[in-house]
Amino acid sequence: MASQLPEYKQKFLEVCTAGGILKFGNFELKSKRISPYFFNAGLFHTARLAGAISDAFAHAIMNAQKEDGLEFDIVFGPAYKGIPLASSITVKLGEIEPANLDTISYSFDRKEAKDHGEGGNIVGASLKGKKILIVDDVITAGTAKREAIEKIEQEGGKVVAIVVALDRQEKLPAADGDDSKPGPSAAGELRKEFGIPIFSIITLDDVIKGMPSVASEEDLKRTEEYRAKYRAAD
Ligand SMILES: O=P(O)(O)OC[C@H]1O[C@H](OP(=O)(O)OP(=O)(O)O)[C@H](O)[C@@H]1O
Ligand SMILES: O=C(O)c1cc(=O)[nH]c(=O)[nH]1
Repeated sequence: MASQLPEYKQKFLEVCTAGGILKFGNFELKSKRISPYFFNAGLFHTARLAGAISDAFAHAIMNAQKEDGLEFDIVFGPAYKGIPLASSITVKLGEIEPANLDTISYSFDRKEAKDHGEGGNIVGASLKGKKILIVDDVITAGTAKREAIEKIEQEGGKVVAIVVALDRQEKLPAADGDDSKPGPSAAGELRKEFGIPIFSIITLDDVIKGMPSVASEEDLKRTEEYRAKYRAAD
């Protein structure tokens, strides 16, 4: 069946499934939801895959510069999976567009502050007074992104946008635990609260559109059921 996705998204999906990065089964998420699919960015570790993901991010970022006027000084990757992303994306941006982008820097946090040597919990460029672009693998409930924004603001940086590989488009977990009611997405709430855009290479809708050529009918059905249960209203 011909894919309903633009070619670059279909290619990205194929790279992710072939590399075992996008998997189907039963996975517990940070939010405790049990998901029939999982995106493990830790598996982008070969030269070829690391090159493919940093290239996809770099193009999404340059697109946001052209179409949405995105401007930033530092690419920030939250620990842990954001760290190799931030460094490889920074290198890739400098290679693709040296005239504009070889002066940008990267930076990342430690999950626990270091109490000797240089100390602190930020590694890489100083965030003070800088425009920060957060890059990360996935957005689900936005918890990790909120923690990153808080750390960056404490260091005097200003977050201007977030780019993720996959937006799972899920509604936020309900405060009363009743997930049957409609609810807003993590990305939508971060946009509203912090006034920043959230860009993604692919979304859950894209995954489902591309699944017929990369997954079984049973996995597609379970993923559609998960979307029907948890998809955000916005
Ligand atoms: O809460 P959200 O912002 O929606 O994102 C879900 C995040 O949870 C995971 O990171 P985790 O904190 O488990 O750390 P890791 O990068 O060390 O795997 C995952 O890598 C996403 O970044
Ligand atoms: O929400 C999460 O915890 C999560 C989802 C996903 O697809 N991949 C991941 O690394 N974490």
